[in-house]
Amino acid sequence: MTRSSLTTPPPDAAAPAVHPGTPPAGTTLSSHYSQCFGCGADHPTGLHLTARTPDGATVEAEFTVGEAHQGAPRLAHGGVLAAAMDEVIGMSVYLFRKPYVTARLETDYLLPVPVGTTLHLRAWCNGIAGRKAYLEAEGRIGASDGPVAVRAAALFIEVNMEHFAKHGDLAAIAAEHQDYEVNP
Ligand SMILES: CCCCC/C=C\C/C=C\C/C=C\C/C=C\CCCC(=O)SCCNC(=O)CCNC(=O)[C@H](O)C(C)(C)COP(=O)(O)OP(=O)(O)OC[C@H]1O[C@@H](n2cnc3c(N)ncnc32)[C@H](O)[C@@H]1OP(=O)(O)O
Repeated sequence: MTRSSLTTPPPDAAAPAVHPGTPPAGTTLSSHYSQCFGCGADHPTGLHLTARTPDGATVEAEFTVGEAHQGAPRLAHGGVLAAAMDEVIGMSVYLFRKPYVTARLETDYLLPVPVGTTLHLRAWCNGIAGRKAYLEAEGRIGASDGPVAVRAAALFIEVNMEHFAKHGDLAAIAAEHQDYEVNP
C-alpha cells in the first residue's frame, strides 16, 4: 500500500484495545443503518455489505459489483470501490464500540474490477493514537486469497454522539441500533 504519513501510525501508537462489548469471533455484524449506502438492506442501489469478524479484530465482507456500480462500461466505478473500503473499515473500527468518522481515505487501484466480480474485502486496525485510528483494507478478486484489486488506508477520528445528533439524525441510528452504548 502506498500511503501518506497521515494514514501511517506514529511510532507511539498503541495496539487497539479489545472492548468487552466486541463481538466474539465468527459473529455476523448487523447493519448500522438500513438506509446506509454501504450496508443498508433498504438502500435500492447500495453495496449491501454483510460483514463478519472472524477473530474479533478484523472484518471481512463480500461485495459483488452490480449494474448500478459501473464507471466505464462493465467496470466498477472507482468511487464505489472506495465506498466499499470506507464501509468495511468503518465496520472494523466499530469493533471498538466507539463512534468514529472517516477523516481521510487513501485508495490504490491495482486491477480493473468487472461487473459481476465478487470482491473479498478485509479491514483491520494498525494502531490508535488519542482520537486517531489508523486502518487498512484490501479487496481481492474472486476469493480471500485472490489477486488484490484495491487497497486502502484510512484515518478515522473518534467523535462523540453529539456529532451525529448535531449534524445528522441520531434518533434514526438509535432506533435501529439498540445495542449501541452512548457512554461506553
Ligand atoms: C456512521 C454512523 C455511526 C453512528 C454511531 C452509532 C452507531 C455506530 C454503529 C455502527 C457503525 C458501523 C459502521 C460504520 C461504517 C461505515 C461508516 C463510514 C464512515 C464514514 O463515511 S463517516 C462520513 C464521512 N466523514 C465525515 O463526515 C467527517 C467530517 N469531518 C468532521 O466531522 C471533522 O473534520 C472531524 C470529526 C473528522 C475532526 O474534527 P474535530 O473538530 O473533531 O477535530 P480536529 O479537527 O481537531 O481533528 C482532530 C485531529 O485529527 C486530525 N485530522 C482531522 N482531519 C484530518 C484529515 N482529514 N487528515 C489528517 N488529519 C486530520 C487533526 O489534525 C487533529 O490532529 P491533532 O490532534 O494532532 O492536531
